[in-house]
Amino acid sequence: MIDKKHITGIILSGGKSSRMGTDKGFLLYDGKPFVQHSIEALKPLVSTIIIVSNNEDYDVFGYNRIEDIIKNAGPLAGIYSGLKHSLTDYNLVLSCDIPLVKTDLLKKLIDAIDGESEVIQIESQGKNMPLIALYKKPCEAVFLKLLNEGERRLQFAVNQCKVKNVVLNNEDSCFTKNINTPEQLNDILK
Ligand SMILES: Nc1nc2c(ncn2[C@@H]2O[C@H](COP(=O)(O)OP(=O)(O)OP(=O)(O)O)[C@@H](O)[C@H]2O)c(=O)[nH]1
Repeated sequence: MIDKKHITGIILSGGKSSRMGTDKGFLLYDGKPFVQHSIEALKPLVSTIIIVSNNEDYDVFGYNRIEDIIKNAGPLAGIYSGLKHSLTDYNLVLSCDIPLVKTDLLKKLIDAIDGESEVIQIESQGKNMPLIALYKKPCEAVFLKLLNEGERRLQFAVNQCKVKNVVLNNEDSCFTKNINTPEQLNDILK
């Protein structure tokens, strides 16, 4: 497996959280803020963690927080900002709203590195998950060009790169659960 000193963890904690009504990264699951679950899943695999958010409350976690270079442009712009600040060729990108995520799942992305793919994303129950994915640094230039053209769709941008999917079995799919609404939060707290 590639050495962790060559991998940066990038956590996206921006956006509006309009469906949840409150910043998702600070919601509690298993006694810890959601964003802490993303941090802990990444920690064993990366040399540094960057949190991309304009909310300075995230400074409490003690990691390098950077602001979006292009504001209010969604996760594609968040990833672009993270990649621009990254000093490594490989970058593990996670959203802050997947509190069941585990290190072993992310290891599968690293194991899939092949020297050719520019993006390696999880596919869970037939769904691409570009917010649980590994991005190579040169995607930064591709994404900036698209953002400057007004593009906002993350999956569209990913598809402009050489992309490979890591397909999860049904057992592992539960770890990718994305929590966007109060109902989805209640489901995992039951
Ligand atoms: N840095 C950054 N992260 C973002 C931005 N928009 C969304 N995200 C993050 O991307 C992930 C997926 O976000 P979404 O659920 O699609 O959007 P959201 O704005 O958080 O929530 P909704 O308003 O309910 O769609 C989450 O981790 C968000 O924190 C953004 O503009 N900048």
